[in-house]
Amino acid sequence: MSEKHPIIAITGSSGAGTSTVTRTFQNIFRREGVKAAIIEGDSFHRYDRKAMRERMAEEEARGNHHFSHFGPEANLFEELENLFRTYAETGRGRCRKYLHNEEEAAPYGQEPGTFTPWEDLPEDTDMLFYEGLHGAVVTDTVNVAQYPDLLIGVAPSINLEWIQKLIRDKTQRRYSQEAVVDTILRRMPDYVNYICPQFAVTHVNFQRVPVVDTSNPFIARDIPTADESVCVIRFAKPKGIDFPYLLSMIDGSWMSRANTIVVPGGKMELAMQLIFTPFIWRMMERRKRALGLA
Ligand SMILES: Nc1ncnc2c1ncn2[C@@H]1O[C@H](COP(=O)(O)OP(=O)(O)OP(=O)(O)O)[C@@H](O)[C@H]1O
Ligand SMILES: O=C(CO)[C@H](O)[C@H](O)COP(=O)(O)O
Repeated sequence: MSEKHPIIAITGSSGAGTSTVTRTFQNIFRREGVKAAIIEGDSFHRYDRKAMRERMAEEEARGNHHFSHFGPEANLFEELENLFRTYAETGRGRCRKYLHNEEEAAPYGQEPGTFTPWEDLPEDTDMLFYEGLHGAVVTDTVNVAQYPDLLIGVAPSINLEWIQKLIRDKTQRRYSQEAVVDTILRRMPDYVNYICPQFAVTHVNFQRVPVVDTSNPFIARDIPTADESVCVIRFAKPKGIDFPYLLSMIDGSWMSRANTIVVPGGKMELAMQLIFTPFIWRMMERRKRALGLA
């Protein structure tokens, strides 16, 4: 937590929609004149694609079929924790990018599946914005979750998440159906142990739920549309959340629990804007006061 150098973290599994949510935040930042350093969780993978395949093969040979990008061995959790701590204290830090495909790699003249060099974050940013797999991870040795001032979980119901991952990985990352299914299976123990627990320490969770049959996600040809889903939004601490305002502004929304509002799928982005814009105003006001600028 830092008044001078706040951190927002969006955490969710692969294919959950964290990059999509980031675009909503970029719109809020642009509109509110906030300069955010945006970082991607995949930058904190420990291995590039080639090295990861080698490590997986070594582990397979030892009988471990579950060495995965979701777990601590394949990621730099200490470095991520260190970035959050350093940014909270100084507003500085270092980051890099993981280049998933030709399109992402081309501007850097690098191969897909490689990292760009570590670089300093831009100077004079108002906040750090993380999107990725491990923004709220806590292990025996690392506590990333202690630093973000706002921690948001993106956790669609699992069938929907798998449909999104399958379709995205096949169309944009050129993986085969079998390769994606294999990845989902390999990651399952780390999913349970390192991804799911994060949603118990986030401040707000967004869970999109399809209202069409997704019982076999492995044969779905399309991602359920906005009209074919609802979004369950749950606040860990509902004190201070103006639910009557949200209910009046979001057509078709309702409360399903005292801390939970449900909105039509197509209203998820509007809900995020209505909920998070005031958070960002408050963060900016606190930052200005702490820096003696207000
Ligand atoms: N609210 C939504 N409605 C419809 N489709 C969505 C929604 N959110 C995400 N998707 C789709 O799901 C797929 C995965 O989304 P996205 O790339 O944002 O996931 P991610 O969590 O960033 O994944 P990764 O961490 O693996 O990069 C994309 O094809 C995206 O268009
Ligand atoms: O989406 C992911 C994690 O969020 C990817 O699976 C991960 O970044 C590894 O990518 P690749 O298998 O393409 O090297």
